[in-house]
Amino acid sequence: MEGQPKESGTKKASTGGGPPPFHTVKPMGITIFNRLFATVYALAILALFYHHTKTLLCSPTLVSFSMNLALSLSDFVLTFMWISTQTFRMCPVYRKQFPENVEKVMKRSDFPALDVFICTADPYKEPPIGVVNTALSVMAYDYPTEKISVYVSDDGGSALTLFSFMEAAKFSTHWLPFCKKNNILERSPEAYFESSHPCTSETEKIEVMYRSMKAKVELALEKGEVDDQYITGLDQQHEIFNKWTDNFTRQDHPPVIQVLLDASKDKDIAGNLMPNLIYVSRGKCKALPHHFKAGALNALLRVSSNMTNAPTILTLDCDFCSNDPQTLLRAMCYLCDPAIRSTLAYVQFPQIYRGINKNDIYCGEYKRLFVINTMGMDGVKGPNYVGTGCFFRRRAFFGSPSSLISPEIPELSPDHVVDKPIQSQSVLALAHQVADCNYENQTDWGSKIGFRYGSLVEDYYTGFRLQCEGWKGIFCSPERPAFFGDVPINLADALNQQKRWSIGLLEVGFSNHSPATFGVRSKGILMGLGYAQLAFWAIWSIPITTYAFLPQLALLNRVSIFPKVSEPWFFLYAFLFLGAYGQDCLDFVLAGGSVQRWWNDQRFWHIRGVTCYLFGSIEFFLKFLGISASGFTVTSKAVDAEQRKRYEQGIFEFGVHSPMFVSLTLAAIINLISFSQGLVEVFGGNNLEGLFVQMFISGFAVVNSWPIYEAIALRNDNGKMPIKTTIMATLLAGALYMAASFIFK
Ligand SMILES: O=c1ccn([C@@H]2O[C@H](COP(=O)(O)OP(=O)(O)O[C@H]3O[C@H](CO)[C@@H](O)[C@H](O)[C@H]3O)[C@@H](O)[C@H]2O)c(=O)[nH]1
Ligand SMILES: [Mn+2]
Repeated sequence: MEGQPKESGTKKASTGGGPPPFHTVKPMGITIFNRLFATVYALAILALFYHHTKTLLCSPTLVSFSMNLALSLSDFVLTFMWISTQTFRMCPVYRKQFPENVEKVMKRSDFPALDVFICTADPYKEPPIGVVNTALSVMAYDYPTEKISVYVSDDGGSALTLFSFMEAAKFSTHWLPFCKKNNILERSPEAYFESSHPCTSETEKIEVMYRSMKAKVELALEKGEVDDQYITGLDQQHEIFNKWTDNFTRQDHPPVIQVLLDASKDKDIAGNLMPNLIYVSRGKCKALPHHFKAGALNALLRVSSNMTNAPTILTLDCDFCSNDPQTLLRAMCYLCDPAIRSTLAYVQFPQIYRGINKNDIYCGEYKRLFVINTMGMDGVKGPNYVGTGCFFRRRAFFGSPSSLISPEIPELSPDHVVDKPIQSQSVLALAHQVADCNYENQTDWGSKIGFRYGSLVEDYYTGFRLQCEGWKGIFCSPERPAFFGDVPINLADALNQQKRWSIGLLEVGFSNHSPATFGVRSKGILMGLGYAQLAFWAIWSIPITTYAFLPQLALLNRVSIFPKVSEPWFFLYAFLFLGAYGQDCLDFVLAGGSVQRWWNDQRFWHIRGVTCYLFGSIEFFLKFLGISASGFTVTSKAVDAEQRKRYEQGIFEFGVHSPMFVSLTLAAIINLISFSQGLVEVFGGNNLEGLFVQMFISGFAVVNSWPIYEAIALRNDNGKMPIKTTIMATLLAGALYMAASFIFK
């Protein structure tokens, strides 16, 4: 089944007459500098802790002891984060692929088949026309079409999504030949018609077709139901809608599986075979956990094993469209390389987003998470899996490279040979059985087989567990982005997304499979620490919150907590701060970012520290103690025009009250008051030498908080700070102020 070149794909570009290479890898030049700097910085940290210990032991009062303790604890967290960051800096690598060589070495008929999994969960938050675009963009890959099968998982259990895909199936018979004939690069119709394209009668015709399909889909969504009049053309498929009985709810319904295109017989208008397109809404029942996206992906793993069982799987979120038809061949550069194949679990492409504003105010680019860290891990033992844009070997979901774990029924095994048509009675019956809600009861799914359960970040956790079993990953970041996704363009959405991630990551951090213990044991210290940094991401909130309040409250009471400018220890602080900031900026710029974006990135890091990281940690502990439970709240991809406009102008969007905005505003107010009071005293002639560091920290925070002051006092639009939030934050600031003056007296 899996085609293999006889001999190919050396790691380095081959010299002389050997077969042409599939890929090359090269270390980044910055590595040496990184290692030297790490040595110097480590010595500075040691000195800092010597200083902390001394000050702690010499604290004259309980108050100063507690303060020094809080600062030491914060710096301890920062140190842990710094140490774990070294994983990403020790040996980052660049890779290059040569997809053209795959075609030279392998026959097209030997190319391995691909199953694509696209997840969607809510037709209103994730408009079906977007999901349709995602599917069309990969159905049109430059690859033998009949070898591609697209499975759409609908966790929203919505007839509207099914209807949209019925329409998409018809449209695709025109779209695929159009793309291939004209060699188009943007194979998501929406992106294509938005970009500049030639205006021939053919393009116009297909655009009209696309627009009318889109209109039909949007009309159905608006009405909230699928009009009978639209389905009449689809007689043989009409019946499926009868599954939506009165008892059918999103949380409780039988599985719905419908083959919309069949690669063995459906043809496009030019007479070529189409890919398979299969709609799957797995069964759900209220009494059993469904494990969110991981559960959906496992249902697709089973349904697809039995229907097509392709050796390669691509996972995609519903808002990630292909931007390059060569991507699949590019992934094959690794997946078909016999030299690395046996232990290669996945090839991860970066998450890159469309529509980020000029200076990226919400740090939606995630440069560190999706590019810098990933390139770093790639040089060690492979990047983490980020949930979308990732090509897997199916085999990786069934035990370690050396020992296959067989699933309960042979049809689900990665080595099962499919010999029946996908629409045959027995195949469909089994598909329904394995997609039902109680199928996983008492099985290894989610623990030893498939995507792993137990964390809201199933991607991170699954990739981590696979690597612990001995599998490797590869990071593939071509110049032309392979996929484009959507990013939250609203502050509350961005923070809620990260709060969910924080909770999910802590779930792994505090589990039996924590990267800090289990991870270090099975993957070595570097990989273990790299994963641990992500897992304990949320504890950034400890130093950030401490530094956002403690020095300021002390300043207000004229209590000095840092060394004076004239003391040598001052230079240590200055070095630690400038060194960390400077290197961070360098990493960012080397990864292709602008200084402006870096500035916003560091601002957003502070914002996260007092909002989503803080609230995420709190929610995690409540969940840990069994007091409350948090689920997977899907990020909305539907966009309000007015909000988009403000986003494009680079204006922060508050608008609705949220506890996270209260803590953020509280920090902004406290910093403004303490900084202003400090300034008044400086101008009044008081000597504040001992308070310089505190003045600097609050001044820095004030500069960073500018958009918040604007939102409180200077704006009039719907995105300004809600008055309720401002009042609550002001009251809390007053209370904090009084408490501090009481303590410091
Ligand atoms: O019960 C659920 C919830 C979500 N999803 C799908 O999961 C995907 C990601 O959801 P989204 O709301 O977009 O979350 P994000 O935080 O933006 O996603 C990031 O974080 C997730 C959790 O770590 C990863 O799964 C994603 O791949 C990654 O892009 C979407 O396609 C959803 O349709 C489901 O299928 N079922
Ligand atoms: Mn998303």
